[in-house]
Amino acid sequence: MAGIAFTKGHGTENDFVLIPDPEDRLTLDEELVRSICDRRAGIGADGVIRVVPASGDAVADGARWFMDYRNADGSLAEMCGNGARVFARYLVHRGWEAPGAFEFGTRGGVRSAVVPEPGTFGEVSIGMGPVTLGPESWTDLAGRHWSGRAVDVGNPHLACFVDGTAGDLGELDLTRGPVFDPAVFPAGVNVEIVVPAAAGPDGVEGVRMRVHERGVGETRSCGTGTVAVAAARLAALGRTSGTVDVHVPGGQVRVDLATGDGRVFPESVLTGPAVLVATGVLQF
Ligand SMILES: N[C@@H](CCC[C@H](N)C(=O)O)C(=O)O
Repeated sequence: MAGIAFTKGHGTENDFVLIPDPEDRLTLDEELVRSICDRRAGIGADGVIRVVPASGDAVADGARWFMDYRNADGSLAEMCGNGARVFARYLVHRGWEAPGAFEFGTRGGVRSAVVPEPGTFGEVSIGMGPVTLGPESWTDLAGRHWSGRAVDVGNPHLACFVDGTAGDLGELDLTRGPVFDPAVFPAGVNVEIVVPAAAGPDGVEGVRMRVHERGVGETRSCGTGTVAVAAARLAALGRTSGTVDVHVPGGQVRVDLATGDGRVFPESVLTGPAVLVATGVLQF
């Protein structure tokens, strides 16, 4: 395949190669995705997002575009929160959506975006849909055994809270993937290790996390992971709604969770930066 236009972007340093495909002509196989994401022999990214017109039920639900997201290893995922912000920013940058609020399709269902005017550096918000807390579970990661809470944000997460400092978190070796309970996570899992962080000047709850992503490895941020961690944190505090600032190695995002029943938060909003870095042409 030759001459495929792309844009590189990131959200809190979780980085993506966006491939516009407005006529829905391209087939992205696993090998091509892996080649694109290769940090030495390719462009380098945590994932690839094909930008393609929405179809079927998503159109009926108001979506004009579909986020065809793939992990760096070529696997499909239901949802990508940081990717969604970058995708939404890109649609406005191209003039394919007007600034403001719009809907778009994902494998996890239709999601909403609010994007500022092009050329501004304001943050992007994504309506991330419902968040459902699951059972307690465990993982073996970085040479330790961790307990955590399963959380479904459209994709699967295990949020593991520990007493520790940013320094303790920084010392973990996340180069190897987690061992986990396949009965709880039959399709694999994204694992977050979380420590407390100081509340912000506005009094908002803070946490700090690192993540090992399914299909990628350690990344500098995971948007769905930040939503999972915020939901698990509020639930552990006995709260049924609230706002959490989540610090990740690549920056900071804010998560707002609407009032639920203690197990399901019916709606969540992820707000953070979304940056378009470069455009070019793939020569694979
Ligand atoms: N980085 C993403 C999550 C991407 C998908 C994940 N690796 C999975 O397989 O579920 C995010 O920002 O949410």
